[in-house]
Amino acid sequence: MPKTTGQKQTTLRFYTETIEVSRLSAHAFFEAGDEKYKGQRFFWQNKEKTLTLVGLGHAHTISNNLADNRYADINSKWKELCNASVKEQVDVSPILFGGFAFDPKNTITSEWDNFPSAFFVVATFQLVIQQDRTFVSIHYITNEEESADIFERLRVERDALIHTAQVKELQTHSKPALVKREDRLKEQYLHAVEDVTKRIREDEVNKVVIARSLKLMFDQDFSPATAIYHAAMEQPESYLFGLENGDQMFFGATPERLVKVENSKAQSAGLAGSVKRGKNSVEDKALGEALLADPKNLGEHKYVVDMIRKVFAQYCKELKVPARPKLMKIRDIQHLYTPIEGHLKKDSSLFALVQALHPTPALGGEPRQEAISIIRESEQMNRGYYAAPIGWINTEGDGEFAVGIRSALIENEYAYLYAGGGIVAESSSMEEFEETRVKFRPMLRTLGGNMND
Ligand SMILES: C=C(O[C@@H]1C=C(C(=O)O)C=C[C@H]1O)C(=O)O
Ligand SMILES: [Mg+2]
Repeated sequence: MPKTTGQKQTTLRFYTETIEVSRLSAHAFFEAGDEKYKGQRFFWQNKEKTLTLVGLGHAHTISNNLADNRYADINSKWKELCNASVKEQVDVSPILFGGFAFDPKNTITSEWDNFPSAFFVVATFQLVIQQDRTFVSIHYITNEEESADIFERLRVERDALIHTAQVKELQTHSKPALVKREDRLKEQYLHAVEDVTKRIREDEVNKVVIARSLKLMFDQDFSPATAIYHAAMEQPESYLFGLENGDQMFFGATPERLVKVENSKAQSAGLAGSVKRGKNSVEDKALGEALLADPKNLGEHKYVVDMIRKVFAQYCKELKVPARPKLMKIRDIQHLYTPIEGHLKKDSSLFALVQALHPTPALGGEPRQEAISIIRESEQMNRGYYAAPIGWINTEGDGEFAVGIRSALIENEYAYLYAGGGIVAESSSMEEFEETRVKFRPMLRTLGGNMND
């Protein structure tokens, strides 16, 4: 894409080079970036563990603070960058990784102030582990003439990072000790749930998801590599993600897919309705069966499936939507789950689906706009990237976004955790509070928070 800056005629160019390496721990590769790339890394692993991505350094960032046009803006800038690609033999597609704020119109000052409404990066060094093969790519994006020197320097650095990762592979990760825990705006939360329940009973809206937050303080800085490592150990059945932004990292172990696109096949899922796991298999089964038949939880779930079905009907053909939900059982909790799939229509795309789907009534509510306004006014906090799309897209337009729940923002010796639940007419504030306690567990266990509460 030719561009004019000042008097100088410059052209954006996107150079890539990929090598295959024998085997490398993704966690160790992330940690190898501690010295030089802290604050500029990402981590992703899908639920099935068939794809792992790590990015070190920013070859390029694409971000915006738009409220209305943020998805299309990222999409068009990514396409522009893809068009600037100087293709040699591209065996691994460059990846754009990032996320969106839950509600760009929320203006409450918070721990999220440095996160733009949309924030995406192309890594300088990109690790991809797929089908038991491990690739490391160098990305070099410039307006200047290609510099063989710079590329050679990047190769030397890549080899050093790989070496450091091999050395670090068996390193243990001890956690700092928790020294303080604060339930933020707890009264506000309980009041919001009661108020929203009343408004739903009065037919103002059908469903609204209300969330709350915890703040933890540790005796030392919590290292991002340690946090991701422990999340992986504690939550093997979930997506794992981490997105650094300076001194902060948003990370989590979420079970919820927003949307995946692969060769025009689009997949989403309704995930809403929750109960804890049982203490033994008999109790666990009984809880699961009760959940499958519980009108309150089936109601929460149905709003989500109906909305995703509607979006898919618009953007896809050949829809597959099961008639009733199944159970998704993860370590601390069981959910009602309905997978939904379709075939993308010609003019639709991953970002178009992300935009149309976010937030589903699993995180926002029904109707959407009313629910978002109620969330903004009654939670009185800023969700930041919690409950919002986080994921990746490649140069072919394939990619996947998860919903950033069961998540935390860590910043030096602090961690901010978030959890919420779908409020419907049958909700009670104490039961919803309990549900959020269960949903905090994955991150509390990962970070070493007090589990007795
Ligand atoms: C909002 C959260 O979870 C969502 C709400 C659920 C519910 O209310 O039953 C279940 C799964 C998620 O879609 C969260 O984990 O913070
Ligand atoms: Mg619920």
